[in-house]
Amino acid sequence: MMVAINKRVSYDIGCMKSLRKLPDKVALRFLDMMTRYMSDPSANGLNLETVEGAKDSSLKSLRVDQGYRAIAFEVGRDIMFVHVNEHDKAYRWAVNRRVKLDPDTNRIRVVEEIDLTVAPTEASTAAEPRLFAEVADKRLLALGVALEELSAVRALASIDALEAAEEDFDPLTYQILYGLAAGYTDEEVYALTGVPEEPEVALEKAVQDLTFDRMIETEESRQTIFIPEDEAELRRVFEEGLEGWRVFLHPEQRKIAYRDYNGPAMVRGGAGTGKTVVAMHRAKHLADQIEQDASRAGQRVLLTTFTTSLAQDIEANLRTLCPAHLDARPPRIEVINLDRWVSQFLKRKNFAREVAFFGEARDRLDQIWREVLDDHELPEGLSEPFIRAEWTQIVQAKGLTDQRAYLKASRAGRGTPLDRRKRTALWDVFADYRARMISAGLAEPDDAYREAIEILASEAPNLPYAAVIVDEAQDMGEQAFRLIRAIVPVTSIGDRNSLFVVGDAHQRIYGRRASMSACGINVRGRSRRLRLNYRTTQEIRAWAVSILEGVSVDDLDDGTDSLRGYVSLMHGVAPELVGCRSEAEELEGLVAWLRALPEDQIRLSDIGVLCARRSDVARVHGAFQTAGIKSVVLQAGADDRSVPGVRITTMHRAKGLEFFAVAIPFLSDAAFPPAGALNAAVDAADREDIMTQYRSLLHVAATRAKKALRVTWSGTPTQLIS
Ligand SMILES: Nc1ncnc2c1ncn2[C@@H]1O[C@H](COP(=O)(O)OP(=O)(O)OP(=O)(O)O)[C@@H](O)[C@H]1O
Repeated sequence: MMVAINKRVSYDIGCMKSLRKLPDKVALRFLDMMTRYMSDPSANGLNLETVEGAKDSSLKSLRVDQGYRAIAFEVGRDIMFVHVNEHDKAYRWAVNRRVKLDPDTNRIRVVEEIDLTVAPTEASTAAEPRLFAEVADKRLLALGVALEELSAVRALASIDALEAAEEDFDPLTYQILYGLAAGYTDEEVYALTGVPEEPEVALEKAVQDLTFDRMIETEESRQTIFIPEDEAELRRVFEEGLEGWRVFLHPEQRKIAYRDYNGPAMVRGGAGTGKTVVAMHRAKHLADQIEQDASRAGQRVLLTTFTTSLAQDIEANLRTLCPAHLDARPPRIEVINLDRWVSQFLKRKNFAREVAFFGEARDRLDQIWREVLDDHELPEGLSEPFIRAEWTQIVQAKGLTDQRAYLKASRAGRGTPLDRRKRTALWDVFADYRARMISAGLAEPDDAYREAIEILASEAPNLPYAAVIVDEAQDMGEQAFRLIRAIVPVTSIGDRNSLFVVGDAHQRIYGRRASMSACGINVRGRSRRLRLNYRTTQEIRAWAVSILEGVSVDDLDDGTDSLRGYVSLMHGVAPELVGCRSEAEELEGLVAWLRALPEDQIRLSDIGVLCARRSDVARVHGAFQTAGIKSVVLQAGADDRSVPGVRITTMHRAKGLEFFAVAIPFLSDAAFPPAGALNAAVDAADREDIMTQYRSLLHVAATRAKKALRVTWSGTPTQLIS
């Protein structure tokens, strides 16, 4: 039958996978047919034919070329491609497959119907152990395994057999089985799959929605089905193999990103759970809304981060997700780290002082501090580092500009108590420092933020921003949150979709902390948590989580967070933990480890060596040069993976990156946390904070590894891992 009218064409994940195994010529020919159909269906009709003997009469075949056929499911206004293969193989594949609407899991599934009268006999006669012998059918079905697949599930002997059969199972069934084989609880399996735990609820809703054209649009179906928006997207995804996070979101991710919120929303989740992915889709969704509404022309979404490198990565990724929003004039999405945004904004407003983010201006501030501290008699028992920390963590962080406010301020979290007399004396020091800083033409970042907030109080309505999306929120301080709120203030028409904040306090590594509600950002009832780690193997994830054991972590607001239900969908080898006799031996071992990694499977640029200090980075670099191993020391800025060489960088810089294999050397008790960091502690509470910060830093470093992690030390290991 020739399909000429404009049908909605979609692609099941199995179709995309099968295409990848075919010669490029065939895949391109298929893409060509599909894009031509999409651009002009009446001129480029699709000739779908019945598949003789297929159990599912809605399965059709399409001639791609002489030797290849595509299999599609056709119903109503929909055509969904499910498989492409050589002629005979395609037909064989199709004969026992069924496309079914599954109200229990709220999705469309492609399952192979196995003849139940044959398979159990085979299973029961086999002597070898069965992987799921202990799991009752009822439990498998409740979790979402398709009934048609039960006998195939029963026949599985080992986890290797399961992995080998991945493509024979419906993707959801595979995920469930994988989770069970990994020992996950039912709750964890539900987190993994996004299947609702309460099937009755799904059922009620589904009964009215039980048509293909509705069911295909559920967040659950969209986890495995790609519905291109336009020809350009179809081309981008197929030509560059860009599916993954751009197309197949976890149902939770899609639910969070593609909806409206009646106020600020927040997304938390452990490392690698796709928070940045969700932030990018959110930006796309909001920019789509702007594009579709002529009255909103000129509006834009600000997507902001703490570090410059993450902003650069996000911009590069958005270029592959929704390039038109970035290229529009003016752009509908702007990506920039918050410090830079503030600098540019203040420059336009002719702010006269230089903002000391780092470098020479910071040195001049240090010099001013030294002069001020020399000129004042300091209250007894308070050290110079303590006074500077008090300035940064209390006065500047909270934006206190007069003595009265400082005398009243809460100092929760600071260990050493200060009575009124001491506070009064300290304020003299602070006031003097501020005066000298101003007359030197300098400002600290917190001053710049405060200045910007003041200007925004009257100017915000003139700015083009319709919404702000914040990534890495755990590293933003109070002034940053106040600024973000000031960019999109609550207006007379409300606070809809204004703010979307993404972060994970387990990964806080810059010592800043703020409660969003204290800064006018109320996310109550609009806070979500992601739990499936897409990046790291289960083994590495578990080790990385163990570093944080016993640490209490906030939820970026006034509550606490946890990593409950945080799971991975990949297995691998356990992290290698290696004690050495000396650092020289550690370096030798590192070189040997690198040389032993399978060169044909791992590119050097996909290996990271992460160190606590810059001096260690230099040492590793030297050792690699001597050994003749090509390496690149990563500084600020994006990591261009087309440049070959093992990446060596600091743990701080590694945030936002990911590698196939990661090595973390120099984790001896004496070296980690570095003595310099601990010596700077002003009291016991501060020391505790520094220890927690280094735990988080190590957690961040470990969670950069996708498949392999090697941790080494010489002598006694750091107490953070023992
Ligand atoms: N739905 C998805 N499908 C495939 N891959 C995904 C999906 N979501 C996320 N990923 C991948 O998982 C990895 C981690 O995602 P992302 O960086 O967004 O996580 P994150 O929570 O921001 O991590 P971190 O907190 O460690 O920075 C990336 O490689 C991303 O492409």
